[in-house]
Amino acid sequence: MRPGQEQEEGLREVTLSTQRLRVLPSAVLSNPTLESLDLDRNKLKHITGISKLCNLKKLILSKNEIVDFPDEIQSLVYLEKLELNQNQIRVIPEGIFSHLSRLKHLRLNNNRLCALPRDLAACQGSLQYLNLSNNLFRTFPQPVLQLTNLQELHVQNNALRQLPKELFQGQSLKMFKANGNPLKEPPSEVCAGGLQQILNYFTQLQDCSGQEDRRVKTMFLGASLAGKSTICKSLKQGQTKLVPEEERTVGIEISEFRIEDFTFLFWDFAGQLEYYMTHHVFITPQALVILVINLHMYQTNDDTFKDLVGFWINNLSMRVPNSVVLPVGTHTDCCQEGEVEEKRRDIMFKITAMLEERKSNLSHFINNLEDSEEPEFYVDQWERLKEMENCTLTILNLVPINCTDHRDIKKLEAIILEHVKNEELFPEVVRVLPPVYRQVEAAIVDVAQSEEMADHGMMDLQYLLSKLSHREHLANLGRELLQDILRYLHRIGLIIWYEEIKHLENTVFLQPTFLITMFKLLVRYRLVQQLESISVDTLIGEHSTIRDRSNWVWTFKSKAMLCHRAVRALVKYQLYSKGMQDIFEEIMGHEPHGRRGKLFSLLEHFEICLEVRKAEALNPEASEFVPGKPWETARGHGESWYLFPTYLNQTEEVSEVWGGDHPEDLHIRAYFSPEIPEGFFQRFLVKACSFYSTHWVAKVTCLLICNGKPLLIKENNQRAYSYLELRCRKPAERMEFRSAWDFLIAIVFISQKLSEQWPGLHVCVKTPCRTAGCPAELMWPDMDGKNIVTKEEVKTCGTCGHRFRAELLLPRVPEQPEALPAQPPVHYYVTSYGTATFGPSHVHVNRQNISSE
Ligand SMILES: Nc1nc2c(ncn2[C@@H]2O[C@H](COP(=O)(O)OP(=O)(O)OP(=O)(O)O)[C@@H](O)[C@H]2O)c(=O)[nH]1
Repeated sequence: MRPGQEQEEGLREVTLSTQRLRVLPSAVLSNPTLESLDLDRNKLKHITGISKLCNLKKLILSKNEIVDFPDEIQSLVYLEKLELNQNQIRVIPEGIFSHLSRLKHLRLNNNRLCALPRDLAACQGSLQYLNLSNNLFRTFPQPVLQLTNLQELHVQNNALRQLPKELFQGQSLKMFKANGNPLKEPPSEVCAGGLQQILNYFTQLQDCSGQEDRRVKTMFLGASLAGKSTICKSLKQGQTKLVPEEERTVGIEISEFRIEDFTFLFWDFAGQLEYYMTHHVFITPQALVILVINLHMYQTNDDTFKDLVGFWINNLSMRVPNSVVLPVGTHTDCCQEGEVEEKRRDIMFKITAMLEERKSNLSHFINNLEDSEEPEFYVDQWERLKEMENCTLTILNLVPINCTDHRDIKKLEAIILEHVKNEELFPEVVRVLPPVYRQVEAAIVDVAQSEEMADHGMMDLQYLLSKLSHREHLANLGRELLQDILRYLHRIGLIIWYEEIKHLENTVFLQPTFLITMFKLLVRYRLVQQLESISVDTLIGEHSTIRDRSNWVWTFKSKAMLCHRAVRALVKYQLYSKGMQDIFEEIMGHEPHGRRGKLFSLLEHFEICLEVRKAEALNPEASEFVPGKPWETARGHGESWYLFPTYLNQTEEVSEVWGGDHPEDLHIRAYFSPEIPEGFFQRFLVKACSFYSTHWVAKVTCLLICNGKPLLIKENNQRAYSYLELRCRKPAERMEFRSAWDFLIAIVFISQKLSEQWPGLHVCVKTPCRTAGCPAELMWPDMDGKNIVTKEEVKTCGTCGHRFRAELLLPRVPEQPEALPAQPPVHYYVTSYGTATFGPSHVHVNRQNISSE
C-alpha cells in the first residue's frame, strides 16, 4: 500500500508511514475502532493520545525519534504486535507489559536498552517473537527466561559475554541469533552452530566444569618480501629465522604455537597479487592483524604508502572493520639512523589520516542523507552508515624491528602478548569449553601429524569418527558431538569442513593449507606457463594432443576459459609433479561418468570460476531468467568450459556487441566507498552471469541479456571515485520500463548481496542527470520492498533545472491502469544462488550452467 493511503475496512487499519508526522493526527485518534496502526518512518517523539485507541492489536512505531518509552501503551490491552525498533529508547519502565498479556510479537531492536522491566514476564503465555538486537545489553536480560512460549529471539550485536543455559532448556525456542556479541560462554563459534549445538554444549558442561581456552588467530599481511614469513617463523622458534628469498610463501601458511597460556594460530599470507583473489575466504574477523612493512623499501611518498600500507588498511577496513592492527616495520638494520623514526611517524600519520578521511566520508554521506529533501526515504541507508561509523580499525603503535636480531624478536613477542591480554582490545580471546572440545582438538592434531596421514590431510568424516573413538576418553564420541566440535574448529581456523557444500559435507581437511593448494592449482601466478609445460605423457593420458594444448593456451589467453580436459590435464600434471597423484580422481572427479570432483565445488563456492557450456559466447542456450517467473536451469550437453574472470583481458568485443553508449540509455551507478575491493568485480561477474543468459565478458565490462534486452556493466575503480556503471537502452514503450528496471534492480541486488561480505564497504546507487554535461546525480532511496521510490511523476534536477519523467531516473513504473491487471507490488530479494525472490514468487535458482548429475 502506498504511504498515506488508508485502507478502509471499516477503518480498522491505517497506514501512515513516511509522512514526516511529529504528532498523531486527530482524525486517527478519534477512531476507537482502529485495530492496526502503522506509523513507520515518521518523526514522532511522543504518541500522546494513543491510549484512546484501546482496540489496537497492532502498533508499528519503527524508525521514529522516540526517546522516552510511551507510557500510554499500557492502555492498549489488546495489543498483539508492537514494533518500536530503530528509536532511541534507553529505559522501559515497570508497569507497562503487565497490562499487555496478549502480546505475541515485540520488536525493540536498534535502541539503547541495557535492561528489560521485570513485568515483561506477564507476557509469558503469549510472547513468541522478541527482537533485542543492536542494543547495549551487557548481561542477558533475566525476564526473558520467564517467556515460556518464546519461539524466536534475536540478541545480535549487543555486548553479551555469557548466555544462560536455562534459555535453551525449554522446548519452545526455535530460532535464536546472537552473533556480534563478545561471547565467552558459549563462544560465538559454538553459537553460530545453532540451537542444538548450544544445547549440546551446555549438556557437555553439566558433567564437568568448563576449561578456559585462550586463543588468538594472528594474520600476517603485507606486501611481498616485507618479512612476514621471517617474523612468523622467528616468533615460533623463539630465535631469528631468516627465510631465504627463494622460499617465498605461496598462498597461505598456517602454524600454531604458544606463548605463556595463549595459543596463537599464525596465518602467513603470501604478498603476491595473484593470491588476493582468495583472501576474502581467509581474512576473518576477531583476529590480531600484523601488518608487516619493509621500512627499507618504504619511502615517505604517497605511492609506497599506498602499496605497502594503504592498500591493506583499506582492505581490512572493508572486510574486517573492527580488527586490531599491529603495524610492524622490518629491515631497520638496513635503514640509516633517524630514518626509522621518520618513517614510523610518517606511516602512523598517514594511517591516521586515512582513517580520518574514511570517517569524514561517512559523516559526509550521513549529512547528505539528513539534508536531502526526503530523509525518511533513506532511513535504512542512514542506519547502515551510522553502524559503519561505530566500527573502526584499532591501529596499535608501529613496532620497528630488525628480524636478524633475536632481541627484537623477543621484544615483539612481549608486545604481542601485552596486547592480547588486554580485554578491551580482544574481548573474545577467552573461551569456555567443555573438556571434550579440547580432547578432540588434541586428538585431531595428533591424527593430522601422524605418519600414516597423507600430506593433503583430507579425511572422510566417518573414518575420522572411528579413528577418534578408539582414543582414550573419546569412546563415547558420537557423530553429532564430533560435528559440533568440527564446526567449532572450522570457525577458529584449525581445520576446514565445508558442511554446506554438498560435495564436501563428508570431507574434513585436517590441514587447512591444503585448501590453498587446491586453489593454487588454478588460481596462480603464471598459469599460462603451467599450461604450456603440461608434459606429453600427461596429454596422452588425458587423450589430448600437443595441438590441443596450443588451443587451450590460446583460448585461455584470449578468453580466460579452460575446457574440462585442459583443467584435468593441468591439475594432473601439477599433482603428479608434487607426488600427490593419489588424490587426483578425488578432487577432479571420476571419468568417464563425469562426476564432479571436489575442486570445482570449492572454486564455485568461492566464485572463482563459472562453468559454461559454450566457449564462443557464454551459454546462449540457457533459458531466460525473467524476474517473477519460474526458471529452469539449462542442461547443456557437450564439454564444459570454465571461465576464470581473474584472467580476463580487456577486449573490444563487449563494446562492439553493445554498440556504444547512448545519452538516452537508462543509466545508473553504484558507488563504492572507500573503493571496489580487490576481486569484487570478478566475483560479481560469476554471480551475475549465473543468473542471466547470453553474455560477453571482459576485464572490466560485461554484457548480460535478459528477455532479449542487453544490459552493460562497467567497472571504474579510480581512487575516491569507484563505481559500477549499469546501462540499459531506453525502452521504446512506457509499458516496458518495468522489465528494464527489474533487470537493473536485480543486478544492483546481486552486487549488494555480494558487498555484504565486506561489512565496512558502503555502496550507494545513483542516477546521473540526463542533461548532457550536468554533474548532478539523484540518489536512490531505500528499496525495502515496502515503499515506492518516489511519489512524483516528474523529477526536477536541482542543478540544471530540467524536468524528467520519473521512470527515466528511478525504478518507477508508469501508471497504466487500462493496459494491465493490477500487479502485486514488486519485491526483490536476492539471497544467494540458492533462492531469489523477484516479485511475489520465490524462485529457487541453481546456477544456470551447471548440469545436473
Ligand atoms: N636484513 C634484514 N632482512 C630481513 C628482515 N626481515 C626479513 N628479511 C629478509 O627479507 C626477505 C623476505 O622476507 P620474507 O619473510 O620471506 O617476506 P614475506 O613478507 O613473507 O614475503 P612473501 O612470501 O613474498 O609474501 C628474506 O630474505 C628475509 O630473510 C630484516 O629485518 N632485516
